[in-house]
Amino acid sequence: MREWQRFVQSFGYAIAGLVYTVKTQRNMQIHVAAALAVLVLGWWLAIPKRDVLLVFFCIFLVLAFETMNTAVERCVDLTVGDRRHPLARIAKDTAAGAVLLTAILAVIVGLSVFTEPLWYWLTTGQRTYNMK
Ligand SMILES: Nc1ncnc2c1ncn2[C@@H]1O[C@H](COP(=O)(O)OP(=O)(O)OP(=O)(O)O)[C@@H](O)[C@H]1O
Repeated sequence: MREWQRFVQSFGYAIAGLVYTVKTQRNMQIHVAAALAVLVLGWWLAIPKRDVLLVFFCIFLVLAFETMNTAVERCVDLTVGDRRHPLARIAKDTAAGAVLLTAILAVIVGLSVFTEPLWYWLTTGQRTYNMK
């Protein structure tokens, strides 16, 4: 197989991993729905470009960590099967903790980006709020 074909194939594997995560993980479905809602709100409120980039950064960070969390869960399941083990619990809980940290960051960024434009829209009825 040629180098470029291997490269394209590796993209296919990566997409399959993402599809698996979205299909099987309820939290991932919630993250995706929240991300779409936030992007629509950002477009509707015409938030500045640098804030859009910040929002995109947080969205991709959370989705990436959730995907990695799924990988950890599956590795643990593969290793211990149906057995309960304190290390399995720690591995899953710490991976979930990492996702939680990124979600907290996303909420902080979301609040700092959206509070003023939303308040402006609620108090003036106009959506063209733009920070310097
Ligand atoms: N093999 C295990 N040994 C000990 N504790 C476990 C084990 N598997 C899971 N746990 C504990 O139960 C929690 C929930 O795990 P569970 O397997 O139900 O769901 P999950 O792995 O988070 O996700 P999924 O439902 O996608 O498999 C984990 O965060 C961990 O605290």
